[in-house]
Amino acid sequence: MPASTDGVVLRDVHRSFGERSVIDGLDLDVRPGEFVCLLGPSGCGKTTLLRILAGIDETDSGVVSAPSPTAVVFQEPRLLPWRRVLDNVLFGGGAGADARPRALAALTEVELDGHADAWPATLSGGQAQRVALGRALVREPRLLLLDEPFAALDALTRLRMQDLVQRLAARHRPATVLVTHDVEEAVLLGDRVLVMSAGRIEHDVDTRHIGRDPSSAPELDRLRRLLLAELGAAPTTDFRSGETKEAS
Ligand SMILES: Nc1ncnc2c1ncn2[C@@H]1O[C@H](COP(=O)(O)OP(=O)(O)OP(=O)(O)O)[C@@H](O)[C@H]1O
Repeated sequence: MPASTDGVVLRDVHRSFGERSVIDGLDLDVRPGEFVCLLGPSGCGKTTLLRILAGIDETDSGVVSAPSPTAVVFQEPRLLPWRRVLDNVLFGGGAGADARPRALAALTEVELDGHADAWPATLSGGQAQRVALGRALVREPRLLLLDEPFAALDALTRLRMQDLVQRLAARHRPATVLVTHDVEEAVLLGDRVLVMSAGRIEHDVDTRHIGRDPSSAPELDRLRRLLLAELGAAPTTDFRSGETKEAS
């Protein structure tokens, strides 16, 4: 895969497993510094797309150009249990005289000062996921791939992690692709929300103007309905009135 000096460019990408076409003529652009969220029904090819972007899966045809270095954070932290926290972060950053200070700085960034010598088994789920984020950041990625990184966390930890990822992405400005099943999370974190279906991007919605403040509620609600309907989630709930009705 050619390393792009710009952002991500995918053109007419195809990938099949046996008879099953999973990525089917997919086009995608992600500019440097842009944060896109990828939604789609289970099995539509989101993880396969991320694996292609990470260079760990191949395509059958099409153009794939992505910046490097790339870092991936998965749903589960995937830490090495026999290595302390700092060593797990060092594992992401490679060697070099400045590896240790950079790993310590990454731990500070993910708000884990004082945990450098801890064992992974002693961490909470949220802390472990922050170590995984630190291990990704220490690579100074120009492409950050996040595959449902908050899915296993409780609601409060999830909000804190969303906030942290948003701040870190704004500071480091990698091109970021976040896979999620949570429409609200996608709308609030993404500059754009992409809805994937049957191996292609079917919708590409600019959500930069939508924030967490109350004035955004109607627009957020409208988008939530549109996206849920696209995801085949029916009936949908009217979040303001609490009414339930069929999705059109
Ligand atoms: N290595 C593989 N060999 C065979 N089939 C595969 C392989 N990887 C993925 N698939 C199939 O490709 C399809 C898409 O999988 P993928 O994991 O990309 O979907 P997804 O959109 O990420 O789903 P989910 O939201 O459930 O995680 C599935 O039917 C899956 O079984």
